[in-house]
Amino acid sequence: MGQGLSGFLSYFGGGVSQAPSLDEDDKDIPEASRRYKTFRKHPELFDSRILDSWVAPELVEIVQACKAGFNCEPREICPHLREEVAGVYSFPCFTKEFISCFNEEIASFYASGIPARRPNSMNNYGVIVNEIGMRPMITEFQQKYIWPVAKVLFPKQASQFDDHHSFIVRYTASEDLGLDMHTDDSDVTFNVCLGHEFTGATLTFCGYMGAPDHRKASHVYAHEVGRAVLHLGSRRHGADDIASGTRMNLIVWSHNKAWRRVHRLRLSDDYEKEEGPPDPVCLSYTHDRDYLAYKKKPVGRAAGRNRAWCPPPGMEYEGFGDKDDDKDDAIL
Ligand SMILES: O=C(O)CCC(=O)C(=O)O
Ligand SMILES: [Fe+2]
Repeated sequence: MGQGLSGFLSYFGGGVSQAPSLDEDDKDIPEASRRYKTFRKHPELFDSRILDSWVAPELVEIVQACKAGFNCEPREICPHLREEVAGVYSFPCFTKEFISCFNEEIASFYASGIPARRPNSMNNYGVIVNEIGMRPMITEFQQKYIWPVAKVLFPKQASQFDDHHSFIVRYTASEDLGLDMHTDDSDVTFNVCLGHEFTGATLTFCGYMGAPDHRKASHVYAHEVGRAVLHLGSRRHGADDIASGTRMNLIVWSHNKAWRRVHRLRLSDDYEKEEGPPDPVCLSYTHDRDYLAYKKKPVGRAAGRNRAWCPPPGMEYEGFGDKDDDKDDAIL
């Protein structure tokens, strides 16, 4: 062992050696961005500026309070910042003006027919917005709005942000329904809902990667249009199936290169034994060795359990029993 988790903690990519770095996925492929230029509807989305009229006044207040030196007690920062559960925070983020501009732009990108790489292997309809030319605008938003807040809430992981991987996800009843449990290849994840109308499609949180309660349920967050949620990338989470309508979210994975160089969890030293059997809602079909001991194979899910690694050998809870991965007809 002794292998860093970077390869397989992310659901992104196919396996250890395929997990992309930001350098690969965003910067070196300007093709979609170059081709999309003539289709742009809102050129201001491709500038390195954030218009005041885009940002919810509540977020401006939160940022001011964070800069004024309040500590990480959300109540002391500002009433607009809500602690959903320890380590998961939400706040009003974008105005209707931004949302309608952004959504029109994404619709225009889809209509252009320009091929886009998908943000991850489990998402067939998202778009990496950095690749279509929005990186400068997102960088500005990250530095001016996400970072000051994240730095107060997650001082170590957000001591600096020097890169980001930014993308949209989209779910509808006839396309992708949701997203399997996973952790993000980010230090801090920002996730804002940009519409449209939908029911279901909540976001379920479990514990931190490698902690004894990694696969214990901790919170169900109901997305609201315009509201953002902020959490560490190492927090296990998954998007519950949408029941009706369409949900689209913009997600920014912020990276702190210095922090991750030193602190990335290593299987051999930092991982702790699980405290007990997982809560079924926290199970990941893609990543968990014992998934089929508790749940049936999800309907319509392509095979793809060859990366199942959790819990790592030696870290299993009492009573753990590996099930045959090929068996689809398990209990529950
Ligand atoms: O759909 C969501 O709200 C979360 C998606 C997500 O966790 C991801 O794309 O990493
Ligand atoms: Fe995620």
